[in-house]
Amino acid sequence: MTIDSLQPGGNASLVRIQRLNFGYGERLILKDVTLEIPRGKVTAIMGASGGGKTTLLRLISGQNMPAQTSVYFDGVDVGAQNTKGLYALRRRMGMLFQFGALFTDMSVFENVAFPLREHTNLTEDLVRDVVLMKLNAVGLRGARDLMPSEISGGMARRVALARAIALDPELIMYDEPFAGLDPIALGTTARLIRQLNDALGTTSVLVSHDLDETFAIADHVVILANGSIAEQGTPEHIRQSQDPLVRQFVQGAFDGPVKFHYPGQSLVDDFLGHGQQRGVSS
Ligand SMILES: Nc1ncnc2c1ncn2[C@@H]1O[C@H](COP(=O)(O)OP(=O)(O)OP(=O)(O)O)[C@@H](O)[C@H]1O
Repeated sequence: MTIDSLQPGGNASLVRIQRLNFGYGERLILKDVTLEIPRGKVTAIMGASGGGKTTLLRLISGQNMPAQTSVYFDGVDVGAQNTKGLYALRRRMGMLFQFGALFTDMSVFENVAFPLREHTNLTEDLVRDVVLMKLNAVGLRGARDLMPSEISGGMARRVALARAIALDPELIMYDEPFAGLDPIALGTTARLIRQLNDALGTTSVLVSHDLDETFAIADHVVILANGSIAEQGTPEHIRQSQDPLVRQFVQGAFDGPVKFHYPGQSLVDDFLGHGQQRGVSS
């Protein structure tokens, strides 16, 4: 880590998370997390359900605020921003959250135009040009006049992608962008995320459970487990990790350091003890 990434425009990392602790109420979700999101790369955040991946994205965008100074975007302390500062920061980020829902009463064109109309004063001609450029980037320029009900789930995801890049964000965050897609649409969306990252020169952060597709497009993979980083590195590094937690995750094993059963009473207490109380033998 160099001091460079703390300066706006510094070129090491776009996002720097330093000794972050965050919880909801008394419950600590992220524990002492230190992480760098390298500029221009695709970083995947993976790990078991409920591990805090979405929470981490929300901390980067300032939707969740950390108690201490611990999250920096381009050298700017996210937690120290007032509403105006946060608004300015978020203007630099594109977000595609789970299922990337479109506005159902607006056409494909209007969905992509929405952030431009909300956040800029572009003339109608310029809005049109930008929308068509973004739709072209996701292969859907021809679908501009369709309504969300007239397009497939995979196409809807691509429209949501076009909307997420409408304002030319420096950082694009994708929360489970492949959820609910068939294998072909999933592969298309994954390739598109990679292509857009490289063509637009942005930085991408991707939360996903789809190991193969994600490993195929990510430069850097972070495995979150039990609120901490269990491992991080290239997809190859993660695949070769000997850490039991990471191995369980990569192999999709049913049980391991991450338990299948939610902690609770033992089987004996729940069944045998209960049975004995009712006078059931064996
Ligand atoms: N607003 C909230 N208030 C209270 N608890 C929350 C809130 N949001 C999330 N949590 C809890 O925090 C934990 C982490 O949630 P989070 O959504 O960040 O996990 P995740 O790793 O993204 O999970 P998944 O892979 O299932 O989407 C979960 O136990 C969840 O129940």
